[in-house]
Amino acid sequence: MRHILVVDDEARHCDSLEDYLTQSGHRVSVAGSAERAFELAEASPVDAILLDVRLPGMDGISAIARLRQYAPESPIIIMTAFGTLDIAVSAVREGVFEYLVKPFTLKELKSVLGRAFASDSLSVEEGEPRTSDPVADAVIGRSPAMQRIFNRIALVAASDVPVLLTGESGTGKEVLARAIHRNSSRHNKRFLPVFLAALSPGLIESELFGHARGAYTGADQHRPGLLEQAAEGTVLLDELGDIPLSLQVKLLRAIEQREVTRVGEDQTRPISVRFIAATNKSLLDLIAEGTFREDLYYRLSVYHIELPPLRERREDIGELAHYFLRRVTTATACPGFSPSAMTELESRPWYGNIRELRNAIEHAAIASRGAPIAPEHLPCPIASVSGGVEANEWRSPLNRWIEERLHSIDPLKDRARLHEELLSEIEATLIEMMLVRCRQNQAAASRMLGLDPKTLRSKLSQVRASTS
Ligand SMILES: Nc1ncnc2c1ncn2[C@@H]1O[C@H](COP(=O)(O)OP(=O)(O)OP(=O)(O)O)[C@@H](O)[C@H]1O
Repeated sequence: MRHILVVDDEARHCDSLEDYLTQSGHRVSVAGSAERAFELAEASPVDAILLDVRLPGMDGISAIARLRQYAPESPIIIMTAFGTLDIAVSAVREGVFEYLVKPFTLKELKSVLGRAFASDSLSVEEGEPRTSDPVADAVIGRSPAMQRIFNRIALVAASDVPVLLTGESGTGKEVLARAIHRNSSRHNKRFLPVFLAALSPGLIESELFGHARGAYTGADQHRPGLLEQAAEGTVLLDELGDIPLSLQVKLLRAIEQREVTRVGEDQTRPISVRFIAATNKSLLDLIAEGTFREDLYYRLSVYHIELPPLRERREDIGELAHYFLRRVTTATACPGFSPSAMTELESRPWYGNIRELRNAIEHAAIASRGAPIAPEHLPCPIASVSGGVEANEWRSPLNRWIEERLHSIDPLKDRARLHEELLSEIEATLIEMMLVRCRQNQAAASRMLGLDPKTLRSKLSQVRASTS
């Protein structure tokens, strides 16, 4: 049994946490404010603290330092509805163990506590990313998906680990790379984005690694490459999928050995940069095609963050739209959006993601001439570039599902059943949706599904048993 202190001013939330934790065999103390939490933590040692950020009086983040005085070894788990990158950063700076985004499921809580207590009186079922660093100007994202990404960025920023950012064009990979840099120990050094796709294939080696005088025609003086020029800063290798195969070994060496050899020289030179790579291509596909090295992929994907397309985080559209509109209008002249324009914004597919949204708002602000933005002020949506929307839409959430599951599995301890798990998740959705379409008529649904009615009934009872 552990003593868990829950600090939250929402009585209903506290009640359900208390019920659950008590049923799991723990002793629970509840405080509605930071001040009350200090009294409880002083009165009796606590083993873990679940701490809300928004509290009456002192806020959760400010309370951490004092709670630490009473419970220096106890894991503190932050719970918040609208975590910003700043909160994630502060939480990690204060040594917070983990960061739970409200609303979270009891399963997630169980998993976090399982990790916090290391031993498994609560047994670990699912892995959640840890929290860590950044501060940002405006990295907007209230959606649960972005909240999880903030946590992951916060966690990795402080370290020197390479980060791989993937996601469709315009999803914010560069914005996040800058946020990682801003919140790293290298923040007062350079952030150097290198657009690999824009460098001419003949010059890319010399651009990245530098050259000696006379290394090739036109190289009339010694020149350090971008990796040396970044001097203790962060290099963003943008469009990593476009780096020629012939340079990939050299890049791998630069990352692993932290040294470069200029073109036309034998001597190695030390570098001290943090690498972040970004791409909207599937590196796994490129590996399969033989145009990307597997070893480089594994080196760079130690910490992989996949950004979901905007159409999978529609909760962020409203805030982003207001943010972009405020940027192009003055606070007093900001016309806002008509309800129908906002509905339109929230329902578009946004194949160009946040970049397309920003452009659309800038266009609409001019077209509306100071009046509230209406649907007719918006430009036409851009078409999907792939022409294979359906395949793409499957791919990206599936990739994330796989990443998240892999994250949570300990290959030495757990018996993974990813194939079975995925199929049962998909099957449950398919069956539920078909029943809705067929107005719960099982005979009709079994015909549509091509399943024997008896098989459907048995699958249905399995689905219902697993979700109850
Ligand atoms: N979370 C965010 N909050 C506010 N603005 C954002 C956010 N994400 C992206 N943007 C804005 O959207 C635009 C595109 O972002 P960014 O250039 O980072 O995308 P990208 O994924 O790197 O695109 P590409 O793959 O085409 O290089 C930029 O104007 C950026 O400022």
